[in-house]
Amino acid sequence: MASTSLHRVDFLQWDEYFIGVSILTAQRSKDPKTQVGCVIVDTRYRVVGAGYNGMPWGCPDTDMPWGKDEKDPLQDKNTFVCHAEMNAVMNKNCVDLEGCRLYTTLFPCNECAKIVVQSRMAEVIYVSDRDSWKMDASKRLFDQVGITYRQFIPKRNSITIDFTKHT
Ligand SMILES: Nc1ccn([C@H]2C[C@H](O)[C@@H](COP(=O)(O)O)O2)c(=O)n1
Repeated sequence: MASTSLHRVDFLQWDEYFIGVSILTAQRSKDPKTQVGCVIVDTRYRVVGAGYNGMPWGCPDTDMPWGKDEKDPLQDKNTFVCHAEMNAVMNKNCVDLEGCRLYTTLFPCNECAKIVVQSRMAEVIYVSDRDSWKMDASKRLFDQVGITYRQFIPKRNSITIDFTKHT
């Protein structure tokens, strides 16, 4: 028998939605080169944390270095910047993150992987996997504790956010 249901069929799937929120969150970053966004989602599909890469609280973006400097760590952004994943964990609005999924635009580095492991999250879903040795270290940690990870494969190229049109 044919269905009489008239619901929309092109609604966002959960992965599209949470990766979409991660990409939107990345747009808050002041990093001129790489903007990373991350959301943490519990087993009931509730967002329990979100973050993007940025300087620590209270450190004015205008005073901090945003480039890299191999010779002078005090002029290198990586000495200071907080990664999106760390910020998402620090911003959590629940007691613990056990069993949660972490959605991120960039695969977690080894330092963030430690935080994911210690938080007892269950899965990592990522868009890009750029930084190879750090990724290998992260995968080693995830494999050892059974945290699964998979790349988000988009089924559509874009989602439009139009501030001028909404009903
Ligand atoms: N998983 C990651 C990896 C990197 N980040 C941040 C750290 C920096 O702000 C930026 C990477 O800069 P680049 O090496 O491309 O100049 O992304 C992060 O938040 N999460």
